[in-house]
Amino acid sequence: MLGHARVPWKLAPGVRCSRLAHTLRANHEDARWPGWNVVVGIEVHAQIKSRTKLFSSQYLCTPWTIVSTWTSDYSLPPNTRVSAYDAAFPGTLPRLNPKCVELGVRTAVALNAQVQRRSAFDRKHYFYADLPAGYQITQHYAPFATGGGLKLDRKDAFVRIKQIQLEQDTGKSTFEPRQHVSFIDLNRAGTGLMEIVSEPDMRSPEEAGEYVRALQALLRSVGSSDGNMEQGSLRCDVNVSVHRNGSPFGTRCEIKNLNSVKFMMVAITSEVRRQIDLLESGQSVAQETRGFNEDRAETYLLRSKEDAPDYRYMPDPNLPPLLIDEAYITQIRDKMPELPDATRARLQDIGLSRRDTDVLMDVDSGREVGLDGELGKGAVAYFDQVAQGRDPKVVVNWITHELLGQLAYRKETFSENPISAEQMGELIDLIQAGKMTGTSGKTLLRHMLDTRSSGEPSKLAEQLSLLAVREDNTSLEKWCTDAIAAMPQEAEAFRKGNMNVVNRMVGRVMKASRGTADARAVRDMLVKLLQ
Ligand SMILES: Nc1ncnc2c1ncn2[C@@H]1O[C@H](COP(=O)(O)OP(=O)(O)OP(=O)(O)O)[C@@H](O)[C@H]1O
Ligand SMILES: [Mg+2]
Ligand SMILES: [Mg+2]
Repeated sequence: MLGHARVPWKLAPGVRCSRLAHTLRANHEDARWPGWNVVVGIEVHAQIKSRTKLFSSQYLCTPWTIVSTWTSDYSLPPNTRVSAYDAAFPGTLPRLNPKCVELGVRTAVALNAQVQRRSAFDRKHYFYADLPAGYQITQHYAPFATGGGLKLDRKDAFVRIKQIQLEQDTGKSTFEPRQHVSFIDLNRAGTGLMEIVSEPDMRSPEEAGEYVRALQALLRSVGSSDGNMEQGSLRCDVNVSVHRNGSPFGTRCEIKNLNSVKFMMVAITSEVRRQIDLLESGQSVAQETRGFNEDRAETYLLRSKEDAPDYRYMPDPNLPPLLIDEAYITQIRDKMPELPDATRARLQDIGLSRRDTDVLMDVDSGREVGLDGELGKGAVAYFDQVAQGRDPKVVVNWITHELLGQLAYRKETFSENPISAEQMGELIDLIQAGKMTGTSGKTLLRHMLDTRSSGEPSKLAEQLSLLAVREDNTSLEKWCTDAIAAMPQEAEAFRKGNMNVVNRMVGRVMKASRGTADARAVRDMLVKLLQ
């Protein structure tokens, strides 16, 4: 017994808070399961994007530990980022990395959570080869932040946050069935994690998906985590229960190890059906921890509540309490970047459509977060820069339709975009001023993407003969004369008073000019020649 009796027990999960949520948003009828309500609560583990790990930052004493204090990238060779502390060498001691605390506080402030003046670290014991110390340091009893929440924009719901705690990540073990051996990689061991625990406030697989996406966008916007599920920097444990209309919440099952938002939603759907089938056939749902089989799209039993390990939580004797003062929180609050909600409101205020806002923000949320929470420039910052002194709707059109369209066609991401905001702005100006047609603008854009040229768009347009051909220009007159000669029937119809045929002739001239001719100038010239 390691200090079990002295530490306070948590509230039974879901008792007080879930009732509240239940009265607030009762009876969410869903055509997929009439008469039933679904309740979801999510524990998100987000890797903190700090240069160094949570507690191993000071071990610079022996040659092989100098590099090993750095946080590992998922792509590095195994066991190349391991300090003596991460490998639990006897005599090593933890020292809290202040950067991890800063990024944690940034996240808490962004979620409107209350940062606790005093929090503490506990040991959670279990025995597994990828956990060399035999325990993980976490904040089980006194998390550093509680409360707060996240608005789901597209689902019109609010998900409350129960608590946010700092903890260590574990190493990774992989089993090699042919050789019958397990490989241990300690690169990830000791990396800082934030566990963000939601209240059971989601009512469908879609709301759960929306919550994780909104959280990813928020983490990236404050620079605290990559939030990448596929690469494992964001992992979700999803708690699911079902109950009949008007009844209290059902027993939850927790599904572990989901590695994409899509699979998470499939896992919830299949778990809901499993629980409803059990209840409808007169059986009951047992509290279990379950896994998810992607190929079969079903959850399976990992362990029942009776088999739940006894973690023998105890306060970590090597770490003092974490004290965070008000001035520190204020300092972080003052330096907060714009959060997704505020960005969305601002973009819509300047007249962007909901769709364009979504496109910009979806691309933006995929931005890379630099080490130690440095913020990369995303699609919104690019838009802001190009839109300086220009019509925002015209600018967003060029960015979302033409630029992003071309990048997608080339299978490139926004971070690979070679066109600077200045270039994009000048290109738009050329078109707006009538110096280049829209068609030529698109050609120029493609050319710039092909050649990755850093030249000025006006110069490039001139070199490529893409500047608009207007009146008094001999080639314009020649194209028009040619078109009239090639389309005698239309010319005749025009002379008989059918003005509409001229559009067809304009089309022909535009084609002949490869889009460089100015459509209005062509029309005027045709009319002049035909009369
Ligand atoms: N009836 C319920 N249905 C669905 N989800 C629930 C229900 N009751 C609680 N939850 C959710 O289950 C999660 C419980 O997470 P928490 O970290 O508090 O405890 P735990 O899962 O018991 O512990 P551990 O961190 O060891 O997994 C929360 O996200 C909460 O919202
Ligand atoms: Mg938990
Ligand atoms: Mg859990």
